[in-house]
Parts: sequence; C-alpha cells; structure tokens
Amino acid sequence: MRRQPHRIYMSGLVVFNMLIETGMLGLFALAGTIKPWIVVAFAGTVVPVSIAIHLMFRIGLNLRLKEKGLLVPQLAVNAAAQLIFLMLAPQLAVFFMLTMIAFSGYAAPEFSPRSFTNGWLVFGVLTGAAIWLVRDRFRFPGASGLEIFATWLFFFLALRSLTLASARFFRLRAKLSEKNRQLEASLRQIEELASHDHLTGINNRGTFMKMLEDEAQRSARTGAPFCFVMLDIDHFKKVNDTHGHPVGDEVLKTVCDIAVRTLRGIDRIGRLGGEEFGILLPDTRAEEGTISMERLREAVNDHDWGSIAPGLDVHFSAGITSYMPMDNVQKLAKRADDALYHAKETGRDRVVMADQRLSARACA
Ligand SMILES: Nc1nc2c(ncn2[C@@H]2O[C@H](COP(=O)(O)OP(=O)(O)OP(=O)(O)O)[C@@H](O)[C@H]2O)c(=O)[nH]1
Repeated sequence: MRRQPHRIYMSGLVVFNMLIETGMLGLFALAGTIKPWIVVAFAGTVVPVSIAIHLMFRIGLNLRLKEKGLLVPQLAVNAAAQLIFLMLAPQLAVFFMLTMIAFSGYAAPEFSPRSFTNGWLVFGVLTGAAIWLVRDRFRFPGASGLEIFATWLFFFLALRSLTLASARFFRLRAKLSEKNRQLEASLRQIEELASHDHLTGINNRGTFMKMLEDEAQRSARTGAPFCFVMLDIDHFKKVNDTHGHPVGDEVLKTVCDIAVRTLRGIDRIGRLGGEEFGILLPDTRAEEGTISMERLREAVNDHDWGSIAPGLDVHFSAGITSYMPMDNVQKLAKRADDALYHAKETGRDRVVMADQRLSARACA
C-alpha cells in the first residue's frame, strides 16, 4: 500500500512525458522531419493509454490484481508504442529509444532482478530488430550497419545502467523511510518512558507535578476550582511481606486500573513514588472531590482482591484539598499530605478533606 502514492506519481509523470513527447513530435512535424499524421496517431493512441493507466492507479483498480505495479502491461504498452513509432519515423529512432530508457527508470522500483533481466533482453532485442528493419530510413548518427549497431549498443547498455541506478536509488529511499519510521517509533517510546511510570503506565511524578502546576496557574487565571488528592495504599509493606513483591506490583497496577475506570476522563492520576499516588480533579469543588474519592475508595474496597492472592485485601487512605486563591503547588501538597497523615492516624481506609480540618481548627 505504501507504494501506491509512488505509482500514482510515476504514472502521472508518464502522462506528462507523453504530452511532452507529443509536443516534440509536433515540432519535428513542423520542421518537416516527419509527417503530421504521425503526431496525430501518437496523440490519439499513446496519450490516452497512458492516461487510462494513470486513472487505474488513482482509482486503485490495480490493488485488486496480483501484480499491483502493472509492470508488465505498462512496459509492454509503452515499449510497443515506442517501437511502432520508431518504425514509422526511424529518423527519430534515438528519440524513441531515450524515452524507453526513461520509462524503464520509472519502473525500476517494481523490478525484481529476474524481471529486469528478462525485460532488458526483450526490449534490447526488439529495439535492435526494429532499427534493423527500418535501417534504410535510419538517419542518426548514420545509416551504416556499424553505426546502427553502435547506436543500438549504446541504448542497450544505457537502458541497463540507468535502470539499475534508479532501482538502487528507490531501494535506498525505501530503506531511509523505514529507518525514519523506526526512529519516530523509538522517540515515541522514549517520550512515553520519560513521562510515564513503567510499572503502572500512569503519569510519573515529574509529569504529574507539571500538570498540577499548569492547573494551579489556570485556576489562578480563570478562578476555576480544582482538587488535589494524595492517596496511599494502607499497610502495603505487609502486602509485600505476606504475598510477595510480584503480588505487590499487581496491587499497584490494579489500584491504578480501578482509579482510571472510576474517575472522569479529565481527571489525572500520577505515581508520586512507591505506593503513593497523586490525583488531580479539574473543575471540581471540595464536596464533589470528596464524593469522587469516596466512590474510588468503595470501588477499591469492593474489588475481588482474593483473585490476585488468597486472603489479600486492599484499602487506601487519602488526603484531599481544593485550590485556594494565592495557592501554589507546595502549599497544596503540604495540605494534602497533612490530610493524608491525619487519615492514617485516625484509622486508615478513609478520605480526609484538608479544608474542613482547616475551617474546623479556625472555628475552635
Ligand atoms: N511491590 C512493590 N512494592 C513497592 C514498590 N515501591 C515501594 N514498594 C514498597 O511499599 C512499601 C511501603 O511501605 P511503608 O512506607 O512502610 O507504608 P505502608 O506499609 O503502606 O504503611 P502505611 O502507609 O502507614 O499504611 C515498602 O515495603 C516498599 O518496599 C513497588 O514498585 N512494588
């Protein structure tokens, strides 16, 4: 499929060159070298055929065929046309022979080494036979047997070297495109590795803190509310110690999966380190944020942890805070961390809202 744009481009180039060739023949007709009807015959046969082939590529009819490049029919039609007109106007034989070399170059990427050798020999022999048949009207560079042979030999060898050079160029270009694609894929992978946590696949600390910073700036500008949550899995060390590190890893991944499923599409989650996660809830007020975290807590508590390891049970504690005017990320993180500490201190498996604690303290 990658070759199709190239085929469309090349067959379009053939149409363009056929039109140029018609114009050139017209000039020779004006100069009296050939009869005008030869130009009309060329324009009425070769040009429509090349347009038809180009349209076939454009519509994609060739994709239904086994030999999608249409190499054999294209070359056969073009070479037959050039040979017929070479015999009709042998005084312009070199002109038609050069055109054949150009077409062979266009078809280079479609050639296999065998099809190239076969085509080269067939065209060479046919062209030699055609020139020989019309040798009495052959003009350039001369009409003697040796001159005709030397002209033909030049064509025969040039056809080979130019086509092989084109084929090499196309192969090189294809290789370069492939390398480019691999490089782009590697770059994407590096970006992914640099911005995401490799175990859970969620944002890593750096990426998440940058998101938090951006959201704080957005809120300062627009006044839109948002909540920041620090979530920590309870007694995670015990999970590792009792069930092993691989089970601990599985717990981390599963908690993230549940969070991604439970939270909204615009919410962001990042791994801050170990078994601690940060959650950003844009356009969310304190009460809505608490409801959202309670829903996540229930989802984690209700999960069938026994399917990962018999007797396994997982809970988390979370501290949540909402953005306040004149806030910065450090202040937000401090409040959420204090609230998380409070959640742990007061029995774990709970969500504590920092702002309520602050207002409670202010009222006391
Ligand atoms: N399996 C696994 N364990 C990890 C990973 N990162 C950190 N840990 C473990 O997480 C545990 C965290 O233990 P603590 O900081 O004592 O916290 P805790 O046991 O959850 O206790 P509380 O937070 O007070 O409920 C340590 O045993 C770490 O080795 C990880 O990527 N995979």
